Amino acid sequence: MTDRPSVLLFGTGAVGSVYLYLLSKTCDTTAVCRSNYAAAKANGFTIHSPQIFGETLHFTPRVARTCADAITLDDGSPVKPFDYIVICSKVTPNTIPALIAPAVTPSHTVIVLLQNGINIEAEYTTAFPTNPIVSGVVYLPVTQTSPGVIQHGDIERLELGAYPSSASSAPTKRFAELIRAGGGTAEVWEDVQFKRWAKLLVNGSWNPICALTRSSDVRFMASSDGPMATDFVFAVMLEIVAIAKAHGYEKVDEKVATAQLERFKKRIDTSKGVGSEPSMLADVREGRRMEVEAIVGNAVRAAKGKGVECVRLETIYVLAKGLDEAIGRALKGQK
Ligand SMILES: NC(=O)C1=CN([C@@H]2O[C@H](COP(=O)(O)OP(=O)(O)OC[C@H]3O[C@@H](n4cnc5c(N)ncnc54)[C@H](OP(=O)(O)O)[C@@H]3O)[C@@H](O)[C@H]2O)C=CC1
Ligand SMILES: CC(C)(CO)C(=O)C(=O)O
Repeated sequence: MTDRPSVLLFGTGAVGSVYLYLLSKTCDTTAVCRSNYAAAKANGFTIHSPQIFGETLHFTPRVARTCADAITLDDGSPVKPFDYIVICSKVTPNTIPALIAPAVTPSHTVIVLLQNGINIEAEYTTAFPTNPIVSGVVYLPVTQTSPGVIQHGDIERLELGAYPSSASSAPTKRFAELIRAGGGTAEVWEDVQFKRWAKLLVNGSWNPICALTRSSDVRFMASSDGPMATDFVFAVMLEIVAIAKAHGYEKVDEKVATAQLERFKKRIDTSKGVGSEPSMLADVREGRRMEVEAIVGNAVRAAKGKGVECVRLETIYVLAKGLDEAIGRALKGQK
């Protein structure tokens, strides 16, 4: 046993591997893995981050199949209570609290959500009313190219805040320090939901559009004669602006949407036409379920709750939901 903070990472895929790598510099780390369990157990993780952290980075956390397995050492003795459980799986509503419960110590373990989407936190406060919840907004284009091997692109930014925003910010600040000590950036915000809406401008538009069209961002922009495809993405972003405003996030405005779109337009010049593939496109290509509800469905429901019209986003939701259901059937061997 050591005095280093102990961190359990649930969902050690593309995003999770990078954050666990940063945390491994100062913390005792355990990775909960599913399809990449054997590879991670045998070889640890390798991260290729030529533009940000370095070319070939290798680390070997303790590896477990489930949170229930993670609370016991190989000799059968119990681990010390986890100080942090960091959740980096895809958002699958109403499933994860039960899976992490064996590793959560009431009033102690800080639960950190590093996931996309909006309105994803409430189920954790319901399941763990005495545990601090930290909500995180992740800018980190990453893909797991083979089990335990992660390719990272051109940006790394983490925006953190307590959930609800009225809760103490002390656990968030301590977690941010650990990320910074590992070489990452971590900003602490009084109301991180503003940042979640700003990020949703990207994920609510690009992720399903790229997934539905099987196209990278740059390839989608190039797919129409003239700017029609890019203009469509921006129109979806503006619908999300209207929803955010209706919920009191006035600062999520057209200027923020323009800045988010510009980052993608810049890739037209720098990516040699290939572009970047959002995580939802990676899911479709691999035949995995998509985060339709957390990213698109919750936004549409937030619009309906305030009577905001969002015809494009609603269309995208219905189509992406249909595709996700088809993926679900295919996984069960059905048509
Ligand atoms: N990839 C990206 O560029 C970015 C992603 N995000 C967000 O970050 C979050 C994580 O995305 P990403 O890293 O791409 O996703 P990945 O699919 O790469 O990783 C998620 C991991 O969670 C594992 N997992 C899921 N359920 C379980 C379970 N029950 N037990 C154990 N392991 C489990 C998956 O295992 P298995 O392989 O078996 O499915 C997988 O290894 C999402 O919310 C995403 O939207 C945010 C910014 C950028
Ligand atoms: C668009 C991107 C890469 C931004 O970090 C992302 O959030 C995702 O792929 O889900």
